[in-house]
Amino acid sequence: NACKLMAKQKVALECLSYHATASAEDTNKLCQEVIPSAEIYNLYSFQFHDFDLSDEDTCRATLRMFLQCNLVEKFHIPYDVLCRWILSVKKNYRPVKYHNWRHALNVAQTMFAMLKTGKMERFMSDLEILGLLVACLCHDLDHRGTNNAFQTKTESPLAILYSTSTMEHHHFDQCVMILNSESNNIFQALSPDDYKDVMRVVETAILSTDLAMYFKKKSKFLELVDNGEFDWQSQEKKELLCGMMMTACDVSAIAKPWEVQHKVAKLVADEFFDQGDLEKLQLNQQPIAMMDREKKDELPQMQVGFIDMICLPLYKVLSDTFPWIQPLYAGTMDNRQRWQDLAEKV
Ligand SMILES: CCCOc1ccc(S(=O)(=O)N2CCN(C)CC2)cc1-c1nc(CC)cc(=O)[nH]1
Ligand SMILES: [Zn+2]
Repeated sequence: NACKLMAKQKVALECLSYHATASAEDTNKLCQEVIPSAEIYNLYSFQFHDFDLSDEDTCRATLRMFLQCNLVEKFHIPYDVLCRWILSVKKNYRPVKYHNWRHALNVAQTMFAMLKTGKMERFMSDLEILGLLVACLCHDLDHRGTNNAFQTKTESPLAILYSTSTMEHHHFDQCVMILNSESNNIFQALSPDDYKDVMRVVETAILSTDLAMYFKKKSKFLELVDNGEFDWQSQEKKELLCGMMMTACDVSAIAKPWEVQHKVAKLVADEFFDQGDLEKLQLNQQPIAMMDREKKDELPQMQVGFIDMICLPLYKVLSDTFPWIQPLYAGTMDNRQRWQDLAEKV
């Protein structure tokens, strides 16, 4: 309707007014650089963190993941287009405290480690691997540091455009915008059928990162596992598995070594508290405990709840079927104990 059209134009104008894609000089610079090995960047490890990486390193590490999966050869991706696309994706993340480019890189690296070290690539086609890596890198594009509830409450243009999974629809929109930008289409050499299929993988994967959808997905997945389902080749089952893998990657900071988890949790909390401040000031509303900095003492207990309600069940059901991703379950259990100890201290 007219309202949606206006909202769409408003969102589009916002992005047009600011050059959304990479510059020629940044692209040429990245194109010329030597790309260190996956081992140098520790990309095969479930303990990876980005704290010591410069922004240039993050782009090289991303290139390395595509090269390790032979995606450039398999899908005839022009190398300069891949460099430009990576830089454009990075440029379209805002400098918010948690949902920024570094988070996207970490999510993509966990997917890479699940596929390689976790040996899940054997259940995936090359097209699905390409789609999953692209989805991870794009899954939070243009995040404003506020959640879906906030879009609805403030009647933001995004909430007018998408009434459900508001931010996730916007993230996918941004992914399409970048692919449709001049010389940024890494899928340009794909056949029309492959193009349709990979875009379907990317869209389903990005939309599945809405945690509100997770509970529905999990019960369906449990049903399949309980029926000893192992041929993940049917379209519906494959989409379900990809969705579970996306959530597993999205929350994987919970499974990292304690120093990493503790640091990242502070970034998550700071972003939540900023939203809580906005709700108090802009909406004159009392934020939920998770976003209320006056209740920061409850944070350890909330993390235990997050682990018990979302993370452990997810990593348990995945590692029951795919045993090589068990380190994600073990890492989460270790951090549960750490958060529990802090919760008892307060
Ligand atoms: C660290 C600051 C507190 O962080 C949390 C507090 C509560 C819960 S919750 O599971 O109870 N739940 C989730 C669903 N919401 C709708 C209601 C609240 C989750 C987190 C949390 N989320 C993420 C993902 C962004 C990462 C992370 O480390 N912790
Ligand atoms: Zn995310």
